[in-house]
Amino acid sequence: MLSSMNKNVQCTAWTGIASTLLSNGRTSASLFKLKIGNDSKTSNHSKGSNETKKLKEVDVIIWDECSMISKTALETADFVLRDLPDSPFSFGGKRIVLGGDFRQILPVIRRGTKTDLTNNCIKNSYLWNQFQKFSLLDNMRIINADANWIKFLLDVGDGVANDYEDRVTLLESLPVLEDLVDDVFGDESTNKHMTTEFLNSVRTSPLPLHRLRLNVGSVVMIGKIWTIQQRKGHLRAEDHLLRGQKPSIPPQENTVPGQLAFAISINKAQGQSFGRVGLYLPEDVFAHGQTYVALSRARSKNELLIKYTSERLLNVVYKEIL
Ligand SMILES: Nc1ncnc2c1ncn2[C@@H]1O[C@H](COP(=O)(O)OP(=O)(O)OP(=O)(O)O)[C@@H](O)[C@H]1O
Repeated sequence: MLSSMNKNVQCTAWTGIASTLLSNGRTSASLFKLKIGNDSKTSNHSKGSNETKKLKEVDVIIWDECSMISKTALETADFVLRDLPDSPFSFGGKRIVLGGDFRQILPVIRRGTKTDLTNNCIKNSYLWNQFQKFSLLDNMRIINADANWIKFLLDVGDGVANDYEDRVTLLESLPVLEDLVDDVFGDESTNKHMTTEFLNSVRTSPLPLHRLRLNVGSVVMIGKIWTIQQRKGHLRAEDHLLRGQKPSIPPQENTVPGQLAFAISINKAQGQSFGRVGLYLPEDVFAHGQTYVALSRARSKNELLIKYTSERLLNVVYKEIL
């Protein structure tokens, strides 16, 4: 809509992965030349550079995942944009649209205390009061409009689902994995190929695939996959990689067709929506918003599978910044 009004729009987000979700998105550090090493207190932007000239022509900056922006980064961006035309106005008179949810992850400060984290939130910047606030009320991600689940997620995000130890008890209807190995392979009673010895070996080491007699459609957990390059030298686009379970075994004899799955940290998942999510929490989360972000990435409660060590998940919520 803004483009059709001939407005020059630049989208940006704090993390690289969140910026890839936006049209022509760039990371904020790249856009404003922020010096990450000194907590974005300064910028490397130079007035005569081509990049700066392009930034000067931008009318609107859409800055997503704003809960992750540090106060210092926002203020440095303000300084950079004021400096372009030597403008007395905030952000050099450009329109800044922030998008985000303060139930989600805050700026990362290594070994930062709760006070460090909340103080460095953009809500504590002198610029915050200049923004007009709008609320989005409908959860568009949840495809089946499951009202109980939507309410539960909000209660987790707001911290009101927390018990006296700041833990949340998951809804009973949520599928939970007790043992990933049992779930994938079945146990001895249900799968005649599986001996206790074999299941224990799977639990402790990469899968000895040659001991399995698999049928099409079998679900297996695959150990480390080695990729073997057929031709020596630098990889080229036309090169093929062979996959195998052990470099010593010729890959042709020991390959399995696999379906790709990816693992990412909760922080990197912020901003994303997925059809299926396996949430692996062998330890408690440690930062504000992580439990809410993790639980809210799937488009449906039925597509979320959880494996945890404690059935009451720790939920860190700093209510003072909500
Ligand atoms: N107007 C809409 N109509 C239909 N589906 C929508 C609409 N807006 C968003 N969605 C769906 O909801 C999902 C989440 O949207 P989006 O990523 O914009 O939300 P968000 O507010 O940025 O969420 P979060 O901050 O939690 O990542 C999208 O993947 C999209 O499929």
